[in-house]
Amino acid sequence: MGKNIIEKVWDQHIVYQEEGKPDLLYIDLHLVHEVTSPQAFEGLRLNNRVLRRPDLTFATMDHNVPTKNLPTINDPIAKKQITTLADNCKEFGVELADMGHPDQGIVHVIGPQLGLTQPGKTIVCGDSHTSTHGAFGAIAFGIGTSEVEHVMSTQTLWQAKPKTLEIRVTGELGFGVTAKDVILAIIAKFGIDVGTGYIAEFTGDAIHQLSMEERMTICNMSIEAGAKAGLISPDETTVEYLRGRKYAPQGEAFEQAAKEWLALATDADATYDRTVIIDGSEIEPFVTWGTNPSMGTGISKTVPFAKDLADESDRQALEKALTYMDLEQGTPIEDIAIQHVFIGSCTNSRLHDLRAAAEVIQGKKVADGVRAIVVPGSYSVKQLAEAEGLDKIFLDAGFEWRESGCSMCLAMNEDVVPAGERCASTSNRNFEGRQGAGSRTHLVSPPMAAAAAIAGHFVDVRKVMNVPV
Ligand SMILES: CC(C)[C@H](C(=O)O)[C@@H](O)C(=O)O
Ligand code: SF4
Repeated sequence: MGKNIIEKVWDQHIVYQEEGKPDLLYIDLHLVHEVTSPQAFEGLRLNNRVLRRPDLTFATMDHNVPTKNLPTINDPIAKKQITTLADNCKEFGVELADMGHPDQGIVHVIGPQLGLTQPGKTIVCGDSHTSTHGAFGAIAFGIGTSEVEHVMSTQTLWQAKPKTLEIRVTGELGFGVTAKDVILAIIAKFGIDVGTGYIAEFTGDAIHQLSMEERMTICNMSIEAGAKAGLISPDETTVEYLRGRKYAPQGEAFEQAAKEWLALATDADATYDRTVIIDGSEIEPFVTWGTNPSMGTGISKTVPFAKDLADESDRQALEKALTYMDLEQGTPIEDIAIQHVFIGSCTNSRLHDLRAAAEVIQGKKVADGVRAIVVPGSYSVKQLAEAEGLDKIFLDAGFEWRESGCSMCLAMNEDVVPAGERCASTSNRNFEGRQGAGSRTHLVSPPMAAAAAIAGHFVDVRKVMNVPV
């Protein structure tokens, strides 16, 4: 019987295996950022250890970096983390995309962009959204600080083999429906723990029709569905995305690698421990109304009623979330007014996302009373966007055009949503206080965020674009 891609990649990386124990896996790429690495480097120093494979380790600055008035860093904690990473990379010989470096950006944006992320690799980072890299058919997952140190000193990791989950998206997506809507719809339908204990593979026509950037949006949020990692089998789209990238193989070596990558795709007769299916043609643009990513619904709908939920704990969770969000049951989603719009984060800050948002706002103006910012995912995305004039479209509409970083996704820098105010955000988490104490986050796609910026409230982007719904 055939194997699925998860089994293939896992089995290729087992260094040591013993019945009843986790497997020892070889790690092909270790990505590092300034928040979760200081203690690990310190651990190496205290134990007199070397960094085993600096050549398989790559670092960037993202969470704390300011997105305006560079290179001044006002926040002392941010400054400390940033200078510590720079010092550590120097001491241990790690290549670093420092602030101001052309390769700098959010770790999950630059890995793929530089071609470091490749099919069949095991990729780890002290960051939960490492699942993003699974879009290439890599097993990629977030690890804790002690594991970061373990990988630094051994280039391996102990891991219990998870079960395999197929998330199949059938059909074709409608106009104005993006990868973000697909993953929000998946999480709303199957819940935030559907993936717990599993690595998921996203399959189906709707998935393989997506560009690599859109696939990254889906895999990015597989962690929000509870999965350890989320993958998509490589195909020609994957290969073409990687061709010519800085750290991808070049020339004949690339053609050879491409053959190996394509052979990793799930075999036709492979099976999974569990399969869930969603019809992509039925998904509409999504907006979250609550405090976890499963609390979302279509733009044509209302905030749900507790009485419609079967489970008492779900009713309580809904009421608690609505109190925090200051929303009434039954409110039409289109009636929810917003004060902030954030287009950015490792979920939706790539060139494709910025183009999709710019298309909606072209020639229009941000509504009075709305502050809207665009934070490109990397320096390179910013450059490419500027080369095609996207910055001008955003600036003319009244958006702020920023430097790259995590920014308002989690408000570790100065980009904060004030308490009690609402933000239409293209990021991946709407937890209480995520964008600042007391802030209220609604997760949406870039076109939906753009449409909300113009209207001052959520609105079906298809109406804004004059497309029949
Ligand atoms: C700071 C980091 C550890 C964290 C994560 O692991 O995800 C952050 O990136 C986030 O999105 O909350
Ligand atoms: S953009 Fe947000 S989700 Fe992504 S790594 Fe940064 S803080 Fe985490």
